[in-house]
Formats: sequence, structure tokens, C-alpha cells
Amino acid sequence: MVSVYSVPNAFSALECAEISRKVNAEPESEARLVGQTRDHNLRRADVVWLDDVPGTGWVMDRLISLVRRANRELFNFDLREFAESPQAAGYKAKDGGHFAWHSDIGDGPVAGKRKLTLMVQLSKPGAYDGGDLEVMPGAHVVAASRAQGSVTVFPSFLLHQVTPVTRGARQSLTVWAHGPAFR
Ligand SMILES: O=C(O)CCC(=O)C(=O)O
Ligand SMILES: [Fe+2]
Repeated sequence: MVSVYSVPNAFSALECAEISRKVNAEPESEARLVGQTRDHNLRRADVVWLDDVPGTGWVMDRLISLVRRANRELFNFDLREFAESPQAAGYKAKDGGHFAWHSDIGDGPVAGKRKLTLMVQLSKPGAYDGGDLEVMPGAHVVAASRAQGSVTVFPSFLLHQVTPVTRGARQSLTVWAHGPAFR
């Protein structure tokens, strides 16, 4: 069963650089978890919500068409909306950036409706060591492509992690598609 979908060059290097530049111009806040708590053992990252970044409407349009394509070609989930802003995350070696094993489906009214998770690699792979997004679709771990501009899509209930960044910094962009809760 294949349950991780990937698109190699969903964004060009130039587009990734433009997104990063715009995101980096905004004030970042420390990542909070579902329920608004902070737990550095679970996650250490700085986040910027894309909805707060001017001039990124085209990014959301692209993300929507990528999610639709992944859903049409592989998942066939009942998706209804994008109920949350995409989130740009920065994981820095100097801060011990990482995100331990978790599922994206939370208890809240919005996080409970997450069905697909889409991640864009904004950084060049040589900019950092570690920082691999690993997804567990079954007994084996699947590592997301590290290529800049690549997109990885997976069901939000799957366990996944970002291994600690040990050199440099990694930036990613994540968006969720929502629909009636799995049952
Ligand atoms: O940064 C990533 O690659 C994944 C982020 C993530 O898992 C999340 O925001 O829930
Ligand atoms: Fe996640």
C-alpha cells in the first residue's frame, strides 16, 4: 500500500527563495502544539503563519492544486476545506530544532478534521544536516525527499517526525486539508 505521495519539483528554486524571503521578513513565534502548549521535548521550531505574510496568495493557490491532485490520484478522501493557514517552520541546529513522532489529528474542532498533510521543502538539502521528515505508513519508515521545492503528502493520522537538525537550518511549509473526521 502506497500512502505517501510526492511531487519532485512542485516549486522552483526561485519560488522557494521568494517564499523564504517573505516568511523571514515576518516576526516568528515559537511553535505551540495543539492545545496551545509548548513542549521542547516534542517540538523545537519557529513558525510563521502564511496567512500573515503579504503577497503569498499564489502559494496557497499552488498548495490547493497540489492537494487536489494528490487526493485525486491517490487518497480519494472526502476533503471539504482548508481550515487553517499554512505554517512555515524553521528548525535550527543551534536551537536543537526537531519535531518528535506525532500525528497531526488533534482534539480541537479544527485539528480533529485534518485529513491530509502536505509539506514543501523550502531549503536546499545542503543547507542542513539531519532534519529529515520521516513518515510511518506501516512497519517501515519513509523519508520525504530532501530536494528543494519537493512536496510530500500523507494522511494526517500517520505518525511522522522531523529528526533533529544537527547543522545549519531547515525551513518547511506545511498545510492541512480538512473534511469530516475519519470514522
Ligand atoms: O516540518 C515538517 O516537515 C513537518 C511539520 C509537521 O509535522 C507539522 O507541522 O505537523
Ligand atoms: Fe505533523
